[in-house]
Amino acid sequence: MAELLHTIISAKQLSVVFQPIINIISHSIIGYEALARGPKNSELERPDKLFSVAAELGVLARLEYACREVACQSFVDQQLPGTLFLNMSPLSFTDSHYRDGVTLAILRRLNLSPERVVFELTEKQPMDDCDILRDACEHFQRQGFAVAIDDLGAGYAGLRIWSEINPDYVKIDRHFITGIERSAVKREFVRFMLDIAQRIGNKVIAEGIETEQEFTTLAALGVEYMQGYYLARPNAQPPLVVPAHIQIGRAVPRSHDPFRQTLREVTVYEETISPTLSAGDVVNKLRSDVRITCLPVVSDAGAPVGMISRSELLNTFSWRYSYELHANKPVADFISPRTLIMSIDAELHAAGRLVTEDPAQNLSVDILVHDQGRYVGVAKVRRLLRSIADEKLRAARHSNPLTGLPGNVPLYEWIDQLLCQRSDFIVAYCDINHFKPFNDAFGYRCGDDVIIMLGQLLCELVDPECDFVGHVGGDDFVVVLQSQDWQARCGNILERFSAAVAQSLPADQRDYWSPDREGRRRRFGPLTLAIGCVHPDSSANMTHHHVAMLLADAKHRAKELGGSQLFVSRRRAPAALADNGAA
Ligand SMILES: Nc1nc2c(ncn2[C@@H]2O[C@H](COP(=O)(O)OP(=O)(O)OP(=O)(O)O)[C@@H](O)[C@H]2O)c(=O)[nH]1
Repeated sequence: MAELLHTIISAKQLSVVFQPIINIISHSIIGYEALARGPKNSELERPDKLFSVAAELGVLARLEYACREVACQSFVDQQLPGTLFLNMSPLSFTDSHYRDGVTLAILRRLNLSPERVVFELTEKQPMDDCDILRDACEHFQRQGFAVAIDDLGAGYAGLRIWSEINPDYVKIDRHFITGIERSAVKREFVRFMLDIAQRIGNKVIAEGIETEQEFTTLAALGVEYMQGYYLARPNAQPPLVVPAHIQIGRAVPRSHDPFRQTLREVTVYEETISPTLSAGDVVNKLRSDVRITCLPVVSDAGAPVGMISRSELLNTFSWRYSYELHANKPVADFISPRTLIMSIDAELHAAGRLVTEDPAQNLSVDILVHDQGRYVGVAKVRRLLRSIADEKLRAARHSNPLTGLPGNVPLYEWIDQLLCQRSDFIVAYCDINHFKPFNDAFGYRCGDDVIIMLGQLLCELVDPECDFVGHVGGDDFVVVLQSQDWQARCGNILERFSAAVAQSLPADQRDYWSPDREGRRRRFGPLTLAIGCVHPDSSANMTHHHVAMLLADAKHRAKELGGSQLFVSRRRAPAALADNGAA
C-alpha cells in the first residue's frame, strides 16, 4: 500500500472533480470545491481511504500538495469562474513534509491569484492545538487566501475553532442538512449558526443538500450559499452556469420587509484601532497585511472617530522623509476626509446614495456604523452596492407591473419565513367580486384604475412596519398581517373600497348590464370586495403551500357570503396535517 501511495504521489496519478457552490440569491456560481480521487480501480481510488492511508504513513502533506497541483491545473485549464475551494487537513500542519509557500508557488506558475483560492479546514479531525490552526489561518489570510471551516458541527471543537480563527466562510456539516425539513431541532441549529455568522461577518455555506425539501427549507431559513447533489453533482467538467432546476432567489431576506433593508444587513464587526495609536504603527500594520483596505478608529469610550484609508495613508507615507516626519503622530491626524458615519438603522438606499452621489467619495473607504452612538462595525461599500443591486433586481423581477407591489415569490418567501420563525400572523385574500363583468362593461383601462386604487388602499390601511401587501395577479391581493388590530383594519378596507367605488363612477353608472359567466346579460351593482382570512398554526410544520390551501378555501367562503364581506376561517392547518396531530 505504501508503495502504491508513493507512486500515486510522485507520478500525480490523481484526478479531480469539481462541485459548484451556488449563491441562490444572485443565482450565480461563486466557486467550486475540488475533490480528489485516487487512480481508477485501485485500492486507493476512494478519497477517504487515500487520505487516511496517507495520514497513517505520515505523507499527508505531500499527498495534499499533489492534489492541490492537479486541482489548480484543471481549474485553470477549464477556466472555471469564481473561487477554488481546496481541502486541507489541519493534521498536515504537523506533518514533517509541510512547507510554507508551496501553494503560492503552484499558483504563481499557473497565474492564479491567491484571492481566488479558499482553504477548507475540516473540523472533523481532532486538533488539540488550536494555536497551530489559528496561526496557519492568519498566515494564509495574510497571503491573500480566504479560509473556510469545513464540516462545522461534525467534530468536538467546532465552536471553539470558529471563535478562535477568523474564517471567511463556514460550511455547515451535512448532519444538520439531511432531513432538515422534518427536524425542528436541526432548523434551530442552522438558525443559530446563521445568526452568529451574520453578526461576525462570515458567509455560511450549507453542503450536502440532496433533496428539494432540504433546499427549500434552507432557503426559507435564509441560507444564501448552497452545495450538494440536489444542486449539482461533482464532475470533472462541472457546469459553468447554475443548473436550470434551481429556482432563482428562493432565499428569504433576513429583515421583515424584503424591499426595505437597512445597514444592519451589511454590517460586520471589524477590529478597531485607538485614535492615539502612532501613525507609524498603523502603516506597519497595513504593510504587513495586504487585505486591509481601511481601519475603523474608535475612541476608548466606544464612539466612532473615523476611517483610516489604506491608499490615503500609504500615499502620505510614500514621500521622502514622510515616515520620519509623521510616524510618531497619532493616527487620529490621518482620518480619511471621506469618512461616512451612519446609524445601523439607516436604509441601504440612503447609504448607497451618499456613497455614490459624491464624485469625490473614495469607494474603498467603508462606512463606520454605530448603534446609538456606539461603534458596532463596518459596512463594506462593495457589499452594500451589491446588496442594493440584488435587492433592486429581485424587487423588479418579482413585482406586479401594474401596482409595483411584490408578487407571489416574495409573498411565499415571507410566509415561509414567518412559519419558520413560528410567528403569529393572519393572511387575508382580497378579491373583487364580479370584476370580469365590470371589465367587460367599462373596459380594461377602467378596470386597471380600480386595481391600482385597491392596491393603494391596502398599502394605506395596513401597518407598513409589520404588514405585507402582495399583488398575486389580476384583481387578487394577499395581505400578511401582524398588526394586533388586523380585524378592524380588514373592516376598514371593505368600507373604504366601497366608498372609493361609489366615488369613482357617476351614480347612473354604478349599476350596469353585462354578460355573466354563462353569457346571459344581467344587471350588476357597484363593485364589492370579498376578504377571506386565515390564522395559520405556525407550530404545525406548514409551508406556504399549506397556507395557500387554507386561503383558497377562506376566499371561496367569503365570496359565497356575497357582497363586501369578511370571512375568518377557524381552520388553522390543512386537514392532512391536522390529522397527523401536527395542528
Ligand atoms: N383591468 C384589468 N383586468 C384584469 C387584469 N388582470 C386580470 N384581469 C381581469 O380580471 C378578471 C378576473 O376574473 P375572475 O377571477 O373570474 O373574477 P370575477 O369576475 O371577479 O369573478 P369572481 O372572482 O368569481 O367574482 C378577468 O376578466 C381578467 O381578464 C388587469 O391587470 N387589469
